[in-house]
Amino acid sequence: MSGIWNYWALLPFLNDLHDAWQQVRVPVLLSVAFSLVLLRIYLRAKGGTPELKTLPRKFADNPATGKESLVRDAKIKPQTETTAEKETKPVKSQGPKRVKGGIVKRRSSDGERNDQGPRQIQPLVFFSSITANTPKISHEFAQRLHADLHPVSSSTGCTFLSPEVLDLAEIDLDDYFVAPPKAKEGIELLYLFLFPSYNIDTINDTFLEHLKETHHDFRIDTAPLSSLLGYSVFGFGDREGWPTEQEGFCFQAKELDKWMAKLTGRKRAAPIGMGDTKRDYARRLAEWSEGVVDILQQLAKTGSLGEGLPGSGAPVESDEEDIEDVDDEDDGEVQVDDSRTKPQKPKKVKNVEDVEDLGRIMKESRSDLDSSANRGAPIAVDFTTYDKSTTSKGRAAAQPTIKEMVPKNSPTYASLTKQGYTIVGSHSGVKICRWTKSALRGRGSCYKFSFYGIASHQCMETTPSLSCSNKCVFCWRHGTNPVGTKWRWVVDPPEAIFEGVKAGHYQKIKMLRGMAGVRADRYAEALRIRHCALSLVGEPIFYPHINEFLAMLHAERISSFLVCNAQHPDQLAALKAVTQLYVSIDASNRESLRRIDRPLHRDFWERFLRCLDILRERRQKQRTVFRLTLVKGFNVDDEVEGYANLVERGLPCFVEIKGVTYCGTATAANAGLSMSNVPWYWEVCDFVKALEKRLAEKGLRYGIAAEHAHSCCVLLASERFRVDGKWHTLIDYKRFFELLEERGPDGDWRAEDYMGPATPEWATWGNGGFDPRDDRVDRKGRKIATT
Ligand SMILES: Cc1cc2nc3c(=O)[nH]c(=O)nc-3n(C[C@H](O)[C@H](O)[C@H](O)COP(=O)(O)O)c2cc1C
Ligand code: SF4
Repeated sequence: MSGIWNYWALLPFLNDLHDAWQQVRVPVLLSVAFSLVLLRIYLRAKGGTPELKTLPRKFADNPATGKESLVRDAKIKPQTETTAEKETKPVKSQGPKRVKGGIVKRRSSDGERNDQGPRQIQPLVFFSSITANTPKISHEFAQRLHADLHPVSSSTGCTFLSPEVLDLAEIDLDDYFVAPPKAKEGIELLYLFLFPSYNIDTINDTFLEHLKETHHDFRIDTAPLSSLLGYSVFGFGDREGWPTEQEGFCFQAKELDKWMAKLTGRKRAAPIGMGDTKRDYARRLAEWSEGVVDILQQLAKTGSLGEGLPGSGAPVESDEEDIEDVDDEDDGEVQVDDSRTKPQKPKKVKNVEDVEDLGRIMKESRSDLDSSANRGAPIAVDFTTYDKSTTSKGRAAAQPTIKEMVPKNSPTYASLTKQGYTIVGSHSGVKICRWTKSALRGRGSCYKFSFYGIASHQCMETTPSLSCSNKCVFCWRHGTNPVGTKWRWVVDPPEAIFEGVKAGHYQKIKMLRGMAGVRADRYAEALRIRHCALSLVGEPIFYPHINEFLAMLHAERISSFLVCNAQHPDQLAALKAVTQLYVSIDASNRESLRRIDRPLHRDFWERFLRCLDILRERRQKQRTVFRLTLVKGFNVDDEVEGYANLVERGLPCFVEIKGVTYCGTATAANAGLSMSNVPWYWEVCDFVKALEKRLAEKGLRYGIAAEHAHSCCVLLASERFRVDGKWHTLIDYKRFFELLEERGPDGDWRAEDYMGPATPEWATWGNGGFDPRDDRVDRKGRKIATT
């Protein structure tokens, strides 16, 4: 009862309160709302967005292995983690398809890094294995590599992270071979592979198939790994079971190298290395590793793989995978099919005119020739005496009139550099010959390897005089070189030429490092020039300081093969000792020589014969060679007798007989030369047999010693180089240098004193002459039989 009373007592008060609230509620509610808005604005401005939730774990465990991915320790992670990154990762089986042709535009690893902090490089060493040799080798290799890179780090300021060793059987291939794993900020990746071959089904097949599929998957860029710094492969094999590459030695390493070239946009950092696990793998691996360290040093300094390789910015990148440049033909080499019984037509070469047009060309050029014959020989200016004004003393007096032979701004300079020559100074040149490239790739060396033991990949082809005094119809310099009968240009010092040609040669060799198929061992050897062929273009003995130049070669134990065109007897007589001295014999009689060499000298035939006499005098001390270049329709038919007479006169130690190379230029065509002038190999052989017979009839003791069918070349040798029934055409280079060092450059010794061991069986007459260590390929790089 008292409760009810209390309520009735409070009622008037509550009514008043309610009335009061009704009167003020609108302004009160408005001001509270306004205050809350102000408070919110204040908090936003001060504190930012509060943390809402924790991020998920960044690195997933490797689903393939159940183990935590190794890449976590490598400070890198697969490129599939964040949403943004997911968008860039190619999806293999679902989702919208992305088609993007061509090679991915190169990223920072091509030398232009976005962040300019110190460079950090992470080598990743991938291996596969079934019988457990390779894991151990890989770990040891990684340790050694790390140690070898230490000095590079100190000298370049670049950090090399400890090489990570990864088993291809344990990683998720998608993490590394669809796109490179995303490295931590600033870390760049280099892939190295230690890869055995197996002719049974292994992880290798899965892996290679994966690479192939990635390359062919149209949703993925054709070069999805191009953001890597580069890659290189070392293969393990067993020569006992798989003696040659043709029979399967290291075949999977070669395949891997090929696919990685495609996937990285040809970023082959170092040539492929190959080792026999039972024999030489340690040495081969060390060579390859040296090459890798070398390139890492280059990468550390510049971020690029070097000249000629992708990303270098060099105008010519040497990564054409299988294309042989026909214009590279040098030295009169010719590539024709060597089947003696069933000759096939030589392949048409680049630049050659249409076959239908050859008749016209022949006709036109013949009439050209006839009219030039009517006009007589080119006017002779002077003979081979050097112009006194070209010596440094004379130069000072006659400074204004002396010109450079090949000035930088001349069309000749442009044309020669376009053809691949490096012009050194103002009158010298160096060029990598196609046999050097071929030997680097294990595809055979030039005939000089078969006959004389010249390793083509260690041979520099150069000339200190781009000028000469002939205009031979088969010259492959495309009519661009300067000609003259006397030296009338600035003379560069021999030291500068010597250093310049070596630098030019090495630079070009280095540019070939990334070329498909280059072998690490051959590449390492090529970085030491051992031979010099002074036979490029022009006339080397035209250069006034040729003897000083030769002395420089010999001081570095570089052998010298000097080819002269038999037009400068005075210079030939003054020439000091060379390892092998050649005279080009382009014809057997005056008229034929005029037609084919188109000499500038009016007394060219007399000069020619005097040169043969000089060679005859030299033959006891030095190895002398006649080089015959057979041009069908010009200097072959009915000329055996004439050549036999010339051999009788000069009595050379050797006679090289080879078919002409058709360079397919307008110059050649204008001179009346076409494919029909290139003799078949069997025609060359027939000629050689006829010449041998004729020499025997004359009582001259020569025999067919060796052949190199691959370049259409056969060697006749004097019996002086036959010992106990075996030909000894090889050269003992070491002995040559010893003799030179003991007795001086006037050469008081006999040619036999530096005769080498017996000519290898495979090079002797009847055996083809192709180096059995190498694979013979056609112009497209396809293997062909060597028999
Ligand atoms: C089953 C089998 C197949 C092989 N097939 C080849 C082959 O085709 N070509 C080759 O050069 N080496 C071949 N080899 C040699 C291996 O590549 C070589 O011994 C290598 O070092 C093995 O490495 P691993 O011990 O890490 O497996 C083969 C070896 C084995 C066991
Ligand atoms: S001698 Fe030397 S430069 Fe000449 S073709 Fe042979 S390898 Fe090439």
